Amino acid sequence: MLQVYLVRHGETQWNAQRRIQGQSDSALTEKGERQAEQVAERVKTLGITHVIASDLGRTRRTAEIIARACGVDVTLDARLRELDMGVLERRNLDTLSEEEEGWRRQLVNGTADGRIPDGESMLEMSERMHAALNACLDLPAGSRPLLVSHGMALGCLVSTILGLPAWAERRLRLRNCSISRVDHQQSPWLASGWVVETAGDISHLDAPALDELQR
Ligand SMILES: O=C(O)[C@H](O)COP(=O)(O)O
Repeated sequence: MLQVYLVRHGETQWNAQRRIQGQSDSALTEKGERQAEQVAERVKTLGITHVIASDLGRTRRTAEIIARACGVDVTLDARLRELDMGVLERRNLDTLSEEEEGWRRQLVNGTADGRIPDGESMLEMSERMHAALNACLDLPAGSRPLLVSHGMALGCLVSTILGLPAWAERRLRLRNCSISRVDHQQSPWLASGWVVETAGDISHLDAPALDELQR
């Protein structure tokens, strides 16, 4: 049975400032670096064979810290990027107009084709996230990959594995440096294919962490 670990990157400067990142980027804070070290300490004895990360800076840095502890290299995969937030990227959450906040809310309020102007839909992101996850099935037998990605992207992936639509309302918090695990299995008692073993585990962190909505 293939087990895949899913890690959201460490806290960044813009997470802490409540600024929308999307496919823009900001560096990890000192806290974010420490969170990544705590993930590394937690997973270094799990037999991780591959660390595969979104190619944005915050995920690359998190992946480098984890990969070093696991004794493997980092592989980049742009399909693991955060949702493209279009015209709202770089904006502070507290400065959004009612209309702009409406664009953001329609991503996760049951609107199938919701998107921020010039941005990506949740369905489009879901398709590329599932493609990146399914690519793990082509790794050599016995592989145990760890993917480093983002809050909206991983929340959408886990939710859709559970059968919710990509644009479903949020019912899962994925805090900075949380660890989730999904398994690909064929069991008579579970749906065939991907199942969720763990979601949003932060028991390895020594301090409260922000969720993907910077709450
Ligand atoms: O700010 C964003 O784009 C998201 O809400 C969180 O993205 P992140 O997981 O890349 O910080």
